[in-house]
Amino acid sequence: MDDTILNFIGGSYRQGSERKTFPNFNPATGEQIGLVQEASADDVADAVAAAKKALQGPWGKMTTAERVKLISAVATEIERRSDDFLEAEVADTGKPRGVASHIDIPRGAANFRMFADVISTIPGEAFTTDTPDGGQANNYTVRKPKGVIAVICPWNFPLLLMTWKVGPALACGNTVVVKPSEETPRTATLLGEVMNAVGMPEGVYNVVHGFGPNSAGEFLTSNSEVDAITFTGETGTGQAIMQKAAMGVRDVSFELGGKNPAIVFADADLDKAVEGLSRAVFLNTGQVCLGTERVYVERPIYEEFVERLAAAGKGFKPGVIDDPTYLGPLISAEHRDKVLGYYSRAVDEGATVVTGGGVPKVENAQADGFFVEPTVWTGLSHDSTVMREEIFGPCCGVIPFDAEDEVIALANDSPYGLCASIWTENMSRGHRVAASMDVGVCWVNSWFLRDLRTAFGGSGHSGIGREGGVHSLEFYTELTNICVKL
Ligand SMILES: NC(=O)C1=CN([C@@H]2O[C@H](COP(=O)(O)OP(=O)(O)OC[C@H]3O[C@@H](n4cnc5c(N)ncnc54)[C@H](O)[C@@H]3O)[C@@H](O)[C@H]2O)C=CC1
Ligand SMILES: O=C(O)/C=C/C=C(\O)C(=O)O
Repeated sequence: MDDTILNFIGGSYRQGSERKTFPNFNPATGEQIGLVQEASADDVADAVAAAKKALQGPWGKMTTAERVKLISAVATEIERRSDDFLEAEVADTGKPRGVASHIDIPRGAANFRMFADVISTIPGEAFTTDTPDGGQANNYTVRKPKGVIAVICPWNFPLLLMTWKVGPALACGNTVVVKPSEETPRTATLLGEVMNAVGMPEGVYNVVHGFGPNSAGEFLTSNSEVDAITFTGETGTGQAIMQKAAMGVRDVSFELGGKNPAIVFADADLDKAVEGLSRAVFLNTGQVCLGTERVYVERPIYEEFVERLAAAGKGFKPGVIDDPTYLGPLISAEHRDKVLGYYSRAVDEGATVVTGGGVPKVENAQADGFFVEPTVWTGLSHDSTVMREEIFGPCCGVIPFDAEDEVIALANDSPYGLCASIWTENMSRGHRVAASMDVGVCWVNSWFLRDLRTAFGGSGHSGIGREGGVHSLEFYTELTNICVKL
């Protein structure tokens, strides 16, 4: 793998104009594996200018069918080069290959393919209107791209979350400037090769590397030629970006943090609930915005559930071996410090550590990786910090409950509103409780089961807007209503 990670601007790979670099680490070994060329303010301005110019060039003049052909070719090319994407994603994130090969990379391709389908089949809206003079008018809407979209991404599912935004943005005829997380620059950069290989016009897809404040992230959101900003990441960052978006009254789409609850009723199929929640708590080492960190279990099955979830947690071994019983590292030493801070705080707040709570022993090339133990707590109060703040690690607190109304109130008592899961064999209860959750997405007897056509996003501190299927079009297009007096 090339050690130097470059910006991709106007169809060409470029160093940063100030020749500043920052290191890229493999979280599984703690080793530095590359240097990233940081984009300067001028580089970011160039990328935005290239994106703007592309809107006036061949891209802006293409028919939907021509754009769809190119976007579908991007999906096919990602699939053809899936090994390269896999290597790049695994190097940046340290996640086991099995996770990246089943989730991150296929979703990277699917995100382009699905939005190519959506844009090909979306119907228009039309109304015939009676007019005051006894005549009629016909109203119909046309969709237009918003323009240059800034796409700011996190590190937990780098290709998946970036393409989830780039796919619909391009399908709607926009151009993009992507700012990947400083922790995971590789797959966004590699996608530039794919764009060139399929013949995407230059400037349609651009990538600038760097950090947030006073770096590429802020340069991008402050650039007045950017027409809208889409972001996935931490709630506080969303607030900072929103302030920049206010300049020029630009639209935002935010998918932010969560402190997602699961509710397990006594009539749940316990095998399914334990299997589902062991994924919801531990998958991707808990670095999933949809992950479960609060589990409410009805009292008659509480003890058994805790024992079985803890056994599932204990069953994971630290490492990146391609075997589902292995759990990868956290993304960075800094993030590990944050998670371990919550591990100690849980004890200070009165938790019983049923399993985990520390750093595992790893005796191989990954001895310096950023691993933590999968952790299950009981005894925490619903109001404790650990049960209220997003940790983003492989851990959860389990709390017993006695009544449906009580647990609905507990689950909804959070400033976040991203997702929830309900586990019960009583389907009328499943529907009822799911509908009472103040969240964007609620699963019943499953978790992270995704149909890309559905609305996806969160309420409250978890985000603004919904993306997915036709819902993405609300953000990535402007509607013009045309009224023709007959
Ligand atoms: N999907 C999610 O909900 C995610 C949540 N997180 C949470 O966020 C915490 C911090 O992780 P970070 O990667 O530091 O998240 P972050 O929200 O700070 O960073 C995400 C992206 O935003 C950029 N960014 C940061 N500040 C910015 C600014 N002022 N203007 C423009 N761009 C900016 C970053 O460079 C990165 O590309 C994690 O510990 C975790 O709790 C992190 C990743 C994903
Ligand atoms: O399936 C999706 O579109 C998104 C999944 C995961 C996240 O959004 C996340 O962890 O940030």
